[in-house]
Amino acid sequence: MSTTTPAIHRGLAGVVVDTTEISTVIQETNFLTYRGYPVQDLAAHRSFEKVAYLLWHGELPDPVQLGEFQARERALRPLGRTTSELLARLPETCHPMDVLRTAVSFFGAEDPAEDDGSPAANRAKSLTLLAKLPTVVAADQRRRRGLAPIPPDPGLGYAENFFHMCFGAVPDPDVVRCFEISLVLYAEHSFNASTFTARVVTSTLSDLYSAVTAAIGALKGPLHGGANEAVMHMLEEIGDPRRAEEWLDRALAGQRKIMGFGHRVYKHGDSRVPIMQDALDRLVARAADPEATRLATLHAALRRAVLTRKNIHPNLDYPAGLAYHLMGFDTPAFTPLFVMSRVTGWTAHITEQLAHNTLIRPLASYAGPGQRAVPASAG
Ligand SMILES: CC(=O)SCCNC(=O)CCNC(=O)[C@H](O)C(C)(C)COP(=O)(O)OP(=O)(O)OC[C@H]1O[C@@H](n2cnc3c(N)ncnc32)[C@H](O)[C@@H]1OP(=O)(O)O
Ligand SMILES: O=C([O-])CC(=O)C(=O)O
Repeated sequence: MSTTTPAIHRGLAGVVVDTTEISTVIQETNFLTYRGYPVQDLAAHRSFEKVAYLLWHGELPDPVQLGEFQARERALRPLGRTTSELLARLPETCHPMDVLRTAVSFFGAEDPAEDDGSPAANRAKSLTLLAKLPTVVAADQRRRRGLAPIPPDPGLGYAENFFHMCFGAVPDPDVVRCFEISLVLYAEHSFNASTFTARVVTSTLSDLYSAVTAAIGALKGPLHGGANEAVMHMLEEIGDPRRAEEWLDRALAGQRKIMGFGHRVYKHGDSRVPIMQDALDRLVARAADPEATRLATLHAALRRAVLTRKNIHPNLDYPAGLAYHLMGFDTPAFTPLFVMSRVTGWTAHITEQLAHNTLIRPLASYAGPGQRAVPASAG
């Protein structure tokens, strides 16, 4: 037996496990780039559909490529009868992330394609998920409100169509733009926990639907994507902006994690927060009502207090959570909105993993009892 103790990297913190060409955080400048382009510029000047194309193909689409991409995405939006029936049978008490996870698993079971798992075949599946997931999320949100689903409108862009399916109306372009910015910012973030989950599943040569189903499970947790929902619950719990500091002191004394704050990679602030915070500020100004102002004041008070007390900065989920509330989405649907966007990054990574595959299988340092004899017993 070896006497040297191996270095343990709990949570794989700081461990570089592979290369990627999809995105990176440039620590020195605090820039996040997708295929080399700063996400701030993409969010300001490009649609979510163009960013999805970029993540999958490595380059932004020209007008012809974009036209073809949009036509295919729009045609794939409707759900089949069997999917709708299955989703209608799920308990209304189950979390919307469970609905989404079940839907993706079912798409996999329904897909007859005995294909070769080639990049082209996987890209077709990825586009199917991109197109159909919003239809699932919108129908589920309406079901919980006791409302019938609204079919997708192929005449509308991705973000507008989603509002149409949720609310039967498209809000003014400023609101649609803020939503689109959140989708661009959420689309990709290198080897985060859910993307790494998708890569682990893919590394066994399992299929794309299995990898995405597992990634949804990983994203659901409140230390990852589930935090955008948890932010809203936390703001509701605090209630009054004047209580923010006192609430924080009690929460920290109780060893609670403050949702929407902190990050494994960013220690001096999430590169995506300024642009999402700006979008949130515009939503608050546009709403111009006392409730939006109260929430924005509380949001800012807690951000200041966490920075002062703990020197911890907000992550993207902090402004995105409140922004989604002000857009009219139900709180449990916030993490599914993240899925609608991140499915682009997950599937780009699945393709990349398959292109240079090696089974992901780390080691553990055993800390249990030494070898011993099984006791003789009657059982
Ligand atoms: C899109 C996304 O998925 S972004 C992440 C969303 N998740 C959240 O917002 C949940 C709240 N945040 C957290 O739990 C953490 O910051 C994580 C999980 C995101 C990152 O965790 P790690 O990289 O493991 O950092 P770690 O938990 O070790 O934090 C370092 C220190 O800061 C503290 N800390 C970090 N984040 C928080 C927080 N949100 N609230 C209170 N303390 C925090 C830790 O308690 C720890 O303190 P200690 O050294 O005194 O023990
Ligand atoms: O990178 C991470 O660990 C979490 C995150 O911000 C993301 O997935 O967008």
